[in-house]
Amino acid sequence: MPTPMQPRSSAEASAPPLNGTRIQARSVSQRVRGAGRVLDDVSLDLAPGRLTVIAGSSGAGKTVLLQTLAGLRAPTEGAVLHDGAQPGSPGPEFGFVPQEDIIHRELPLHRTLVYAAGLRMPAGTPAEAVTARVDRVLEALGLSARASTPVRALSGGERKRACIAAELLTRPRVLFLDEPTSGLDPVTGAALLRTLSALAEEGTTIVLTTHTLADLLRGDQVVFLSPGGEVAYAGEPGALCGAFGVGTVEEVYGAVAGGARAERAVPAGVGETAPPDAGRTGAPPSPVRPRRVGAVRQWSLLTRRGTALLLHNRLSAAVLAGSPVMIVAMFAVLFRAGAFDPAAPDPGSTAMIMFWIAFGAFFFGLTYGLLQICAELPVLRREWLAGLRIGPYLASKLTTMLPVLALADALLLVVLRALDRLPATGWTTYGSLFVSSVLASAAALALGLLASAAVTEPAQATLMLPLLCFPQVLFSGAFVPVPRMTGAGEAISWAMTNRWAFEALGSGVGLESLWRAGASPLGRPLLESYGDSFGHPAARGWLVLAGFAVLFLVVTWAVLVRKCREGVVRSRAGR
Ligand SMILES: Nc1ncnc2c1ncn2[C@@H]1O[C@H](COP(=O)(O)OP(=O)(O)OP(=O)(O)O)[C@@H](O)[C@H]1O
Repeated sequence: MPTPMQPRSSAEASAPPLNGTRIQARSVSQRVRGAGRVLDDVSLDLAPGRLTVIAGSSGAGKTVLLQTLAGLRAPTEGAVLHDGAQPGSPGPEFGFVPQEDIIHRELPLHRTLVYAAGLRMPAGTPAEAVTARVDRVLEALGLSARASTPVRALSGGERKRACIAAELLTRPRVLFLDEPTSGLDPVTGAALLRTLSALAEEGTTIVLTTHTLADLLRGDQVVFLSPGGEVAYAGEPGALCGAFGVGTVEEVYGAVAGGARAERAVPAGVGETAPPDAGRTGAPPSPVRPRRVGAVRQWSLLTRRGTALLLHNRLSAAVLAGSPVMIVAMFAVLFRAGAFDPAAPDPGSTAMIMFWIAFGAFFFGLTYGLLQICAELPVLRREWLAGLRIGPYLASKLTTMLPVLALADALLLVVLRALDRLPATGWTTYGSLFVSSVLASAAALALGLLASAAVTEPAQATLMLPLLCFPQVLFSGAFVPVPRMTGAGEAISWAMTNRWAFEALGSGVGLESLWRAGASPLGRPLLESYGDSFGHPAARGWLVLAGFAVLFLVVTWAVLVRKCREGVVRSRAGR
């Protein structure tokens, strides 16, 4: 049984040493919109295989510096170099742990990491090698005993280590961590720092930010930022207090806030004068990059993971299964039987039944889509950096959700037919109603995904629900027929998927002929009111609904690509 967070992992000790990445910042300044100059002329040279701690008061620019050093934020002035070159797109040799969790919470830890490994490890890695790697990383981080625990049941410190574990799956040459010890008790925080030191000893270059005083003395080097984003100190931890003529680290914060700057201490690995081959091994990185996982494999892996997450997440499983059952039950008690009977039809009810089927299909799709992306954006951003593509990601959402939506739509039609709320017609009619419902759900699912991608947190997604539903009811053409709307209202109705679903359903069930030829005197006046709403083939509505679905998905794709590109920069809540 391994000791939790043992200082040096025996599992890694047998592996060949890593060539850690050398990181240099040359006169880097960083301006941020709304905050002005955040970093001011920062020059650093972080040697490979060292643990660097970035400290400074709140708002001093630690996170911005971390992101800039990681190559995730281009400097406004100056340059950042990784092994002497501009940082390229992050690959498996790069690790970044932001403040948020970058793994899902629903599944057991081991399974979560196997999925994470599937996306990060080179294409073609055998399943046994993936499992062995996950086992090794869990052991190295003292998490073996928690392998079968759901991530949500881990303690804060364990979850932080689990996020780090996801980053270690590929044996990165450089690992950046944003406040890894925040929220941890002193003992757990110290143990985490020991684990990171051990990783640095094995060759990985590690850079982290912290607010924990004790962390400043536990790395190989400290970079202390002044409130204006200048380097107030860069050097050995042991010389930090002496450089400011104070006795404690706490007093260093006070001295720097008062404008003190230390004479730059330049130990091995920090400072512009460090030799280019400083570090444990000094060998340049291999130019051969491992083959990344292809789009089809990403899609299949994400679909399997998405399905597993849905089944394990009690809230989403309840929404998925519960909302169709509840809505079907409400429809069943709302409408009277026999509204479609040609001998004694009830035209008003037939229109309402079609509208509520359209709205039910819309509502299922929208609610399924709304919580899909916003709740996992930090995970998506991190996996995007590791090579995940947005196309397969969205395709996996459709593959997971559409069959469930089709089932819910079929349930609605079957129950309404069984209770005589729909006409006793043949397969052609029901085929048409089913296609209209599924396309209405698909378009709504795509709209839900778009809203979920656009918001910054799940609470906002919940607020979007009424905002998105209301116009779909008002401008559907069911309560105020399209010919009776104002010009502006009619223009808005064109953009409502519910209008096209309502019209396609009405056309598919033959409302026009029922109203014209049926025995009810109310049929013809209603027909006049609704004009040619149901006079077009259902296929016209299907085309429009499919077009909306594609349009919403393309916009969702664009929003996600933009968010992922800027994502690390804005990853903290509210930014
Ligand atoms: N995306 C952003 N938009 C606007 N301002 C930003 C953004 N990112 C950073 N800033 C601003 O840049 C400054 C430095 O931010 P940064 O997050 O790097 O500080 P920090 O030292 O990490 O702070 P803390 O210790 O409180 O996390 C702050 O004033 C912050 O408000």
